[in-house]
Amino acid sequence: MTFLFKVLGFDPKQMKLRTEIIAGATTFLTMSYILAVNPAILASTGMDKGALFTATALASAIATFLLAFMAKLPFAQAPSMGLNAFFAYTLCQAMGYTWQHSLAIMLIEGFAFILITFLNVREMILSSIPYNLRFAISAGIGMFIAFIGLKNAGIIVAKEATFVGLGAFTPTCIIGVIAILLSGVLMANNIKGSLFWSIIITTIIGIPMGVTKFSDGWLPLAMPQDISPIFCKFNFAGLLSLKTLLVVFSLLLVNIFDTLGTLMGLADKTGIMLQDGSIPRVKEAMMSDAIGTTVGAALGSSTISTYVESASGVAEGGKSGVTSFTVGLLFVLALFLSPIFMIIPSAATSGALVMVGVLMLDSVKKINLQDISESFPAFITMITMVLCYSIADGVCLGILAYVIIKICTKKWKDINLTLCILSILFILYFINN
Ligand SMILES: Nc1nc2[nH]cnc2c(=O)[nH]1
Repeated sequence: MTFLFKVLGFDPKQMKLRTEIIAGATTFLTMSYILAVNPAILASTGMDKGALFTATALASAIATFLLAFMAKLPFAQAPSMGLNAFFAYTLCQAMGYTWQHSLAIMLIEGFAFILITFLNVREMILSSIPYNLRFAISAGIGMFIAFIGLKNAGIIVAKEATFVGLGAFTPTCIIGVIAILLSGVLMANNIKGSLFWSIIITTIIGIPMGVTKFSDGWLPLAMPQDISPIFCKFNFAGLLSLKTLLVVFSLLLVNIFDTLGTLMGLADKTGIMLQDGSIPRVKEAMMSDAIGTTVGAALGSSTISTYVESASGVAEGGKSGVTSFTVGLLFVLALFLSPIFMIIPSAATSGALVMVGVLMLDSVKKINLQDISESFPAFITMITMVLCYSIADGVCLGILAYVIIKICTKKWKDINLTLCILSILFILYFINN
């Protein structure tokens, strides 16, 4: 056990191995949709879909192992859902880069992220984020992740007149509602592994309802698919331009603030955030994210992020690197058991995502709601994170609102130089995008 403590931070006096493994399995199940969704999105650029499945599983496994061993935190990593869409629809379709150019851009961004983390710029940013905004980020992430769950189940859908509204009562929606109620009831009864069981049970209920689908000749085992069509296929030709520099800057900003925001929210939920708001081994966590992005680009994947879905494993009691190691192992296993993971409908994971939202709302009570100059930027952080469908946008707009209201109320001692520099960068970022 001292070995497990040394390599993965597992302390048998405070943790249980079974709890850590169930937590890892829960996180994996809530984020396993990425194995199907990432190849589908990136394949629209002309990349090979089978190779993309292997790249997604391998990049997620390697990045999550890095996080387990380097940071010993119970969080998992995989290709960011925001940035894979940016890769396919903005870089390749709208801006005309080839996917080989885009992979080269991801690699450059990964190296820049490593350099920034190495130079401790990230620590400066982290310590400059005001206390109340940290809790707002945590609560905002909770609502954001619950929104993803409701959307995945088709319970909340796009509406022309009102943007969003209640969806139709389809079998997928029914599975989503069952998953949410089951997760809530099991958790309220303190059942261990409630989120994990809710995913398994609703996946089974989905079979007779036609929501859990099996392809013709379905077999539980499959050999990993060949990665060579996309492996190390970079093209750097013609990338030396202002346009590419702005793209790398935007990617870096989104990646840093997504990761910082996610780490803060998850650390608060895990109960490891220190009195002064700092997070143990955050540098190692950021570094594993940065190395993960670089390795991921070499494998043929878009930018890697620390996944907000890790909160579901934390809710199951995951506290150490054993949780993340389990997730990494399951991603390796997924290379061979892809048919099993592919049948879990995303509606079955919506219960876990909504319950994580419920748990993360706890942070709201730590926000100072009496002082408008504190509650206003906190509110902007939370609401924009959900409505922009982006953790990074929520963090950036929250900081901007904070700096503006503090300047306009002449509360000079509440702002610092880093916040002012960040605000100028955010304005440039929003203008550029
Ligand atoms: N933090 C975070 N979690 C995610 N889960 C799915 N996509 C993302 C992402 O882009 N960022």
